[in-house]
Amino acid sequence: MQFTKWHGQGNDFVIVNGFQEKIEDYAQAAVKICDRHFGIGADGLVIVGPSETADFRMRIFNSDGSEAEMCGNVTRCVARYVYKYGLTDKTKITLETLAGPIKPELVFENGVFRTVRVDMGEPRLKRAQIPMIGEPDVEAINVPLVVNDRTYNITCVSMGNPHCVIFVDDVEEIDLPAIGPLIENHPIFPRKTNVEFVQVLNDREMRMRVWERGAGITLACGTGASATLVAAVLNGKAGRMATIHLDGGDLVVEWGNDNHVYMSGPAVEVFRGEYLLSL
Ligand SMILES: N[C@@H](CCC[C@H](N)C(=O)O)C(=O)O
Repeated sequence: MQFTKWHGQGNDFVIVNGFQEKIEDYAQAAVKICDRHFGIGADGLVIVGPSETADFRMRIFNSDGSEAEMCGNVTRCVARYVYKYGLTDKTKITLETLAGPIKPELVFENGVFRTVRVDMGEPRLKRAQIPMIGEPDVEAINVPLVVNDRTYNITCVSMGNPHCVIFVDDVEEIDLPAIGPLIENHPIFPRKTNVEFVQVLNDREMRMRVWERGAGITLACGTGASATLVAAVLNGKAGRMATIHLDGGDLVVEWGNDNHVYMSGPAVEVFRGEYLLSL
């Protein structure tokens, strides 16, 4: 199977051309391919294929084999991938995802690629949309969640996939490998959740660390950064545009007056190769 390896601020993916390659069981393939010792190594497997409603259909499988509705960093990488490999000549495309249509745009300056700006769509705030147990039409903004006798004030946002954002004074002090999976798998989240711990530096800058559903700690998360900005605005902690500092680098997020979230950042190809599917 031919593949290319990409990352967005260190959140890394194996991208496969679904027009050409046939994989029988995506979930099983994701677990094997993403393994950092026995596979290629990645946070996720991405299949780019035909769509009846958009330019391409994008499917994302986490390293544990679960399928995610959306992924911000993948969206940027796929926009560059389809352009670079001649699958389209459009610099602005629509991608069909389980979270609905997502629109990334390649931004050039004097003919040189600069960044990818993604229209991430509208944030979803109601508990039924996250999804989260409780009153379906009620939002979860700064509400208490008890985990192991400790109370965390959480704000939940869906960017097509679920996020639980927790503002703390010092994000580096958080024992993410210990607390991340407990919140990810908390019974209040029937489809589990991604978990972001966030320290507000000023009204235009935040430091975020993420525990991803189905992947554990990753160096960056585009939907997580988007959810973080929305949560910060809802809690009166930041303006509608901010730079989010992640372990792997920065992403810039804006919550527009049209209620859409716009996320910008790099997309980098690392290598291409051939994977022996039968292994
Ligand atoms: N890293 C991604 C999100 C990937 C999916 C996530 N683990 C989930 O299961 O929802 C991003 O950049 O958004």
